[in-house]
Amino acid sequence: MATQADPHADAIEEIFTTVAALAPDIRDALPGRRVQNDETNPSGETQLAADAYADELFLDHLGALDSVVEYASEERTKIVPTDGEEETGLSVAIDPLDGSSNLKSNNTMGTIVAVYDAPLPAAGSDLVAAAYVLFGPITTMITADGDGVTEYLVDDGVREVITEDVQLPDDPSVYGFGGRVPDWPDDFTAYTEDIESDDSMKLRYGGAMIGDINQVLIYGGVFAYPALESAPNGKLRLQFEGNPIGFIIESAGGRSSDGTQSLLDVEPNDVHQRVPVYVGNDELIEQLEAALD
Ligand SMILES: O=P(O)(O)OC[C@H]1O[C@](O)(COP(=O)(O)O)[C@@H](O)[C@@H]1O
Ligand SMILES: [Mg+2]
Ligand SMILES: [Mg+2]
Repeated sequence: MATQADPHADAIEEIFTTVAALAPDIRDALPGRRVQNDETNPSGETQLAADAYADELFLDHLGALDSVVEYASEERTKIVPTDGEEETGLSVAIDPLDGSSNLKSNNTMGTIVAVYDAPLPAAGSDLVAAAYVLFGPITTMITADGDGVTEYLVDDGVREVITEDVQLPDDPSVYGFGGRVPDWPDDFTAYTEDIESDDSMKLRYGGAMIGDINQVLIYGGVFAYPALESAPNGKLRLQFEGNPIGFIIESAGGRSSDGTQSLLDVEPNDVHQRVPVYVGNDELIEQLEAALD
């Protein structure tokens, strides 16, 4: 992970500032873009006009930075080389709208950004920073730069610190598990029953990873989009979702796993590869890995 003396500190700051500055444009663009495009994305999912719009916007603005040499997005098949400084440039992988199926029902959505000091597809251990914007009742942004996790209010595209050094609370209280219950492997089902039988824990699942992750960060708990019987690698994508969320949760004192190892240790082989995602308080992920063993 990066440190405060990181040579990429200015570049990371520039990328975060650019992402925050675009948040009002994204929010303003949503009401008119709830319709489906005639396209599917590289993961085979229906694309909304809003997904394509946000992807173009991020490519235009992040791709124009000297600090960015590669741009990849969940919404485009190929990695785009950009005009940044070859020697020092970073690779950015974006989920332009996470949870975009929530747009129809007007529920939470977000944007996720992963900043790698390596060509894509890259390992989580190559991340120097990660962040997400949460389009909830208010717009907030969580950043991790290797020197801690910070929560910001995004007001008119400008970040204002809400909380520095965000840490998962020690007394977890929420859980959210994706995928259809009959599609869960038996060992994961057994784990969920243990969690459900703990009377300090309650179910909260919103269908946008970013919303579900944010409540784990604020309240403590566990989020999973598990390996499924029908999809052993689950649903979420390593470059755009698993790695940046693993980085943020680990930076906040929690733990991430693909079932056996940290998400940050998963070997990358394709920019759109999927990975089972389990993140949360240390002891809950330890319990999970023991259950899946
Ligand atoms: O509809 P499901 O199966 O609960 O899936 C929800 C999951 O899919 C996602 O929406 C996938 O992200 P995208 O919207 O970026 O494709 C996650 O945010 C969320 O955790
Ligand atoms: Mg997503
Ligand atoms: Mg998306």
